[in-house]
Amino acid sequence: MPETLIKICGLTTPETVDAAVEAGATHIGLVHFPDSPRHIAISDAAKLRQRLPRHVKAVLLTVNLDPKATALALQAIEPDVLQLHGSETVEWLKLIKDNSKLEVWKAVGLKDRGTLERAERFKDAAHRVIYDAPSHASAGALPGGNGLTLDWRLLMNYRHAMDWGLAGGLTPDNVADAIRYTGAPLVDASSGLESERGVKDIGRIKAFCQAAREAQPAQV
Ligand SMILES: O=C(O)c1ccccc1N[C@@H]1O[C@H](COP(=O)(O)O)[C@@H](O)[C@H]1O
Repeated sequence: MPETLIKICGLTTPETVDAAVEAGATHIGLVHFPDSPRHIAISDAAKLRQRLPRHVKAVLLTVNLDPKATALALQAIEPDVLQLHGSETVEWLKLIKDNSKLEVWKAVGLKDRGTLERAERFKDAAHRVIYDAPSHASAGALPGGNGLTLDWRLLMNYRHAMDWGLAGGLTPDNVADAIRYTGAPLVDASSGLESERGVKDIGRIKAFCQAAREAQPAQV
């Protein structure tokens, strides 16, 4: 059974990046989206990215960022992965995938079985789909990072057409159950690892990584 991949997202300080690396995260997420409390400027993201050892991948997360700004951010930060968390089209993703060495991930708000099946349209345009909770108006304007869980039952025993990961309201307390129920090959957490909105808690980062590493998917 391959090890569960662990992405810790929304990091903004050297201390939390180092803590995530030490705790065993396989991916570090940098959010470049001005509306987010976890937004990081390109130059700061580039500095954090340089702290990572080769075995830990940098994920740049953007939301409907225009092509020119995307190109500038990619050039400065040189991430391994670009996670698109807005309403980016299949065509746009395919263009990026076919013209770069980046891994391209597409976040999809998972409401029901229909959204799960429709996510397959990204099969040739993205390397991985990240299932997140659908964003609600009551959760604020953010398309992600709201700490909302999705209905894990949708993913139980589903035959995925492409690589995938699970996001949405994951915490040190629920990540083992999330892996057990869904068999997620990658778990992605942000707000559940904070002491206050936008401020990561090193203790919670460590506890999350440990719980994810020790979790076993249920045998089906
Ligand atoms: O973290 C943010 O602020 C954010 C903003 C805009 C889009 C996505 C964002 N975060 C990503 O959303 C999911 C779920 O996050 P959470 O664990 O429920 O807080 C995850 O991929 C975050 O990286």
